This record gives sequence, structure tokens and C-alpha cells, in this order.
Amino acid sequence: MNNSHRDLYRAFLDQGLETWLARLPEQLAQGLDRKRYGDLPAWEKAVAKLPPLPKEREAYLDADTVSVEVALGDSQRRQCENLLRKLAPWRKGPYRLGGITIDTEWRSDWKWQRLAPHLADLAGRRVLDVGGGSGYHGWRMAGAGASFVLVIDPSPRFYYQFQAVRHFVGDRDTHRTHFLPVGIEAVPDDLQWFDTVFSMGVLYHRPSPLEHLHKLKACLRPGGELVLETLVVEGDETTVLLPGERYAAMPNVYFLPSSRALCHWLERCGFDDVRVVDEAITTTEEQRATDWMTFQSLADFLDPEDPTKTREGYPAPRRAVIIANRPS
Ligand SMILES: Nc1ncnc2c1ncn2[C@@H]1O[C@H](C[S@+](CC[C@H]([NH3+])C(=O)[O-])CC(=O)[O-])[C@@H](O)[C@H]1O
Repeated sequence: MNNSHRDLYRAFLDQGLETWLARLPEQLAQGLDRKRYGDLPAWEKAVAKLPPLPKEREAYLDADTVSVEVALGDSQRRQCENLLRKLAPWRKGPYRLGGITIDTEWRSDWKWQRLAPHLADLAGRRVLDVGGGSGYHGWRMAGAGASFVLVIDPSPRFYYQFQAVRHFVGDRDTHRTHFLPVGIEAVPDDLQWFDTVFSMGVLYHRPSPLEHLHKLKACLRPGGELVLETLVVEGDETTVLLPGERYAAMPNVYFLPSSRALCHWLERCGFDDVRVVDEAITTTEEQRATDWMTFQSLADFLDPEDPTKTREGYPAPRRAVIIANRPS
């Protein structure tokens, strides 16, 4: 058993999550199945080859660029950078690790800035980040004082990106920030355990959005807080767009409600105190190709003649953040 798996088992045991703990070996085996993901051994090797780092280091998890200051010699830095690049494309960040800046596709810090002022204080809370990508927001949650952060995401590439960042963060903060390479389906039913649950950028990928909302609610303890971020369209309580095969070049995009319709859905699912805390059009400054994500990005997915539309002719991406509570 490797160290990150051992840490995960220990954390679940310490937290009293025994029912889930019993399923972890199977979930890790499925999530990191080499037969399913051909590139996985290369990512695993890249993380394993990161050199041991000096104990003296400072992690800044509450900074817009999640940073770890640690003294590296030039050749060690080059070695680390080459290994980190093997995990590209890096989509969610930014990070600065031992003097290496990872300029990710997304300025995920901008999303955090939009929602952070509206959150119940995360200090001492147990937090779940559903579809957390590389774990950037998970580190920010730890930086805001959460006592236990679990990031879940079914992409094994993001699992290894998280483990690479974790290697730099070191012991001080790793015991409370964890990543399980599974989708929301793998969370045991009716857990009622987390104080705050984040679902950001996931709802529009779910073919049954109300089922997703019910599942998120079941993860929360009574009185817990849901932070939901998703693509929306303009309109009233009855407006929902179901695009065709692709939306902004993405496959598997299903329901894009208006933020008012989404509030209505949340109320119908039994959430209280539902409020829209932010709504904004996604800009090509927030999501763009970089040296660490060299594929096409948002600018390529918009209509070149009219950037208010996607290239399929739908309204360009607009995202809302909605906060709601599970009744006490
Ligand atoms: N069934 C599933 N269960 C959980 N996660 C899933 C599932 N299916 C896909 N994902 C994951 O959901 C994430 C959606 S990105 C949001 C990242 C971050 N939250 C962000 O807000 O920047 C979308 C965006 O770019 O906004 C991806 O990492 C998928 O692997």
C-alpha cells in the first residue's frame, strides 16, 4: 500500500467514516485502474520520481496562487518542472511550487474570490468538494481553516496532479486534505456528515440534475451548507436550455437552467435559504490556453463573429453561484 492510500485510510478511520472506509480499496482500485487509463503509469511514475524535499518549507494555502516555498537547487527545480509537466494539461490553479509557477487554463482563484465572502466560516468544518479537479479549491478550503477536506473527482490525471501538489505541501497540511478518485455516485447513500458540500462545474454534466441535488443534500448534515456553481442561462423560473450534442465544444452537457429556475429546483429538493450570490459571464481572461494547457480553450469555443454566442450558436458561458442549506 502506498503512502497516499495509507493516509486516506487513516483519515477515514480518524473521522469515523467506517462504512465508507470499507469501500475504499475497491474504489481506489477502480478509480486508478491501469487497464482503463493507458497514461496512468506515466503519471504515477512522474509523481513517484519527485525528489524528497527539504523539511523547511512554507505552504500558503490561503493565497490566490497556492504556493509552497521550499529551497530547490537549479537542477532539482528543472527535474521537478519536467515531472510536473508530464501531468499536463493543468486546468485548475494557479500554483507556485518551489519557484515553479504552474499557470493553469483556469484562474480558479477568481471563482474562489467570487464565492468566499458568502460562505459560512470554514474554520473547523468537514468539507466535501465534488468534482474538485486538481484540488486547487480543496487547498483553499484547507487554507480557510477546514478541519477535513475531501476532494472527489473521477479523473485519475487530476488525482496525480493533486498528489504532486501534496508532495510539495508536505506534512503540515496533508493530514486534513485528501483526494479520492471517484465520482459522486461512489459516496455512500444518506451520509449526512459534511458541514459544507461544494459542487462546482458538475451539475451541467449530470443527465439527472435533480438526482444530483438530492445526492448532494444527502451528503450534508442537517443545517449544513451547499455551494453550487454551474452554467446558467438568462431567464425566469421556467427557463432551461438543453443543448444538442455539444455546448462550447463540450460533449455531455445537459441542463442549463436560469439561476431563478435553479433556485426553484433547490427549493423543490427541500433546501432552505436558497440565494444566488454571484452570476457572471466567463471571460477569455479567466479560461485560456497557457504554457501548461496548450490545447484549445474558451476563445476557440466562441463564435468568432459574435463572442456572446458559443460556436454552436448558444448563449456564451455564464455561471452562477448559489448557496443553500439543508434544513436543521
Ligand atoms: N460523476 C462525477 N462526480 C464528480 N465529479 C465529476 C463527475 N463527472 C465529472 N466530474 C468532474 O467534474 C469536474 C468538472 S470541472 C470543475 C472543476 C472545479 N470544481 C471548478 O469549479 O473549477 C468543469 C469546469 O471546468 O468548470 C471535472 O474535473 C470532472 O472530472
